[in-house]
Formats: sequence, structure tokens, C-alpha cells
Amino acid sequence: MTATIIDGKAFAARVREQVAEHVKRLKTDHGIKPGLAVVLVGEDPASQVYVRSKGKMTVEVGMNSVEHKLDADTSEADLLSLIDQLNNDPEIHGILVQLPLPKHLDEDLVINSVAPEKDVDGFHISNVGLLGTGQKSMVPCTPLGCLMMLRDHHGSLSGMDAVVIGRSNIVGKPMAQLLLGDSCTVTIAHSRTKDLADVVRRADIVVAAVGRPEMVPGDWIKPGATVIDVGINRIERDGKNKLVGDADFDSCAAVAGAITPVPGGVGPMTIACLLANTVTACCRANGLAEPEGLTA
Ligand SMILES: Nc1nc2c(c(=O)[nH]1)N[C@@H](CN(C=O)c1ccc(C(=O)N[C@@H](CCC(=O)O)C(=O)O)cc1)CN2
Repeated sequence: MTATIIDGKAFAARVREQVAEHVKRLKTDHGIKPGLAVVLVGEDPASQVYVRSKGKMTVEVGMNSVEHKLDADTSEADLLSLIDQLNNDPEIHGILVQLPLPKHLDEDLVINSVAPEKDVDGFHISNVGLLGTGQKSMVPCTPLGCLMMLRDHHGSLSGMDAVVIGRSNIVGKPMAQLLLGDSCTVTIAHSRTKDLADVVRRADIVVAAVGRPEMVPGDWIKPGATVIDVGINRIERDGKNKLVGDADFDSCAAVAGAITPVPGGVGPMTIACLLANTVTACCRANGLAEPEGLTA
């Protein structure tokens, strides 16, 4: 079997088009322009690329983009003060603090200082609780993107066996909640899981989100299963730098029914869903109907 390649880049472009249509309607019908503020602390090279890309795409879909770039040694008090200012700015509907933060900053404290209704990352403890109890929340961008691609490929996910490999707060846990919300039977596997290969072999859907290059081989995959690869790992091979996922692409693609590539799979959906979340937050803040198809 040769898997269908789920093209995240093309999917993300369609999501951004939908977002742009909603933004246009918000402007013409209500005179509202959604605004997204992104805060970057320090000079992590990958984070700088992601933040630049977020700003560019925010403007492309017609929204206001505000970027705050702070020195790596910024104090926690100064960062919290900036977030407080953004929480109280009526022009800003979404706030995102780029992760990872420098070590001296308390990530949980910073995340939980963002107003939950502006938390377009969906990381605030209130949003985590709302998602976990099946209530309306802001949903983390990467898992939301994975869910959109799975729904598009399968239609209904009801009754499917799903294994999420990885238990991070950013991807693994919210992904499991979303799959449960769509009536999958969900297993969260991690570094201490016994017989991981056997657990993965039972799954109709495998979401690999561990951050270990090519750790899932094709012989762990049930024939016809869907593999969603969240990993973005930079490795050196044959003297060249290469980006690979958590799944061994060639061997998995030979067995799976469908698979997301790296690059060009889940990654682009993360930013598209951030834009979607910003429109959703803006609609909620203004008591307007939420954009259809852009939320969980
Ligand atoms: N506050 C947040 N911080 C981080 C998040 C997040 O969702 N919120 N996620 C990641 C980084 N990230 C966005 O911030 C992100 C990662 C990857 C991509 C992407 O498009 N990747 C491309 C490859 C790009 C490359 O060459 O490096 C792909 O997979 O095709 C977009 C956004 C951690 N921090």
C-alpha cells in the first residue's frame, strides 16, 4: 500500500483563505479589524522564524499584527506588565507568547497571565479545563490543525482507535481530548509505555508527537492507518541538514493509508489555526456568530 499524502501546506492555505473571508466580513459588516499580538522573548532562531511568519500571515489575511520583541534577560515583572497591557487593549483580540521562554521565566505563570478569552494558543488553565470538560474554549493550534486534517480525510472519526504518542501540554494532551470529543477510543502513549509497538499497531489513527526523529517505524503501523506526524526534528544526514518527523516517513508511507509529511504537514496548519483562533476570539469578544469550520 502507498499512503495518500495529506498536504498540510495546501490545507493551511485554504484555511487562511477562509480566515481572510471572515476578516473581510467583520470589516464590512461590523467595522471590526481583528488584532493579534505576538510576544517573543530572546533570540531563539527557530522562534524568530515562526514569529516572523505569524506576523506576515496575520497581515496577509487582513488582520492587525503587533509584535513585541523583548531581550532574553527581560524580567518576569516586565513581561507580565506587557501582557497586562495587551489584556486591556480593546484592539487586541488574540495574544500569543512564543515558546520556549528563557529559563529564568516561569512558563506556567506567564501563560496563565494571558486573559483566557484572548489566549489564542489555548494554553491557559481555564481553556485546558474547558476543553477537558467538552465546553467551548480556545483550542491549541497544532492539535486543532491535526483534527481538521483528520476530519477532512475521514469525515467522521467516531469509534476509531487513536493513539497519541507524547503527553505534552501543547500537543499530546489536548490532541487526546479533541479525539475523545470526536468519539475516538484514545490511548496516550509515552516514554514509559510498555510494548509501544503493540499499542501503536492497534491504532486506526497514530499521532506522533514525541520530538524524537523517525522513532515510529513502518512495522508499528496497522495497514491502512492514518499517521499524523507532529515532529519537527532537525538532523544531519549525509553531511546535509534535514527536517524529519517523529515517524520514519518512507517505511510508514508504505503501510499507512494516509500520512502527513514533514515539512509541509502539520507545521503550516499551526499558524493557519492561530489565525483562525484570532478570528474566533474576535467574534466572541464582539458577541458575533463564530466562523464555521474554523473551530473544534
Ligand atoms: N506559543 C507557542 N509556541 C510554540 C508553538 C505554538 O503553537 N505556540 N508551536 C511551536 C512552533 N510553531 C509555532 O509557534 C511552529 C512550528 C512549525 C511550523 C511550520 O510551519 N513548520 C514547517 C517547517 C518550518 C522549518 O523549516 O523550520 C513545516 O513543518 O512544514 C510553524 C509553527 C513551538 N512554539
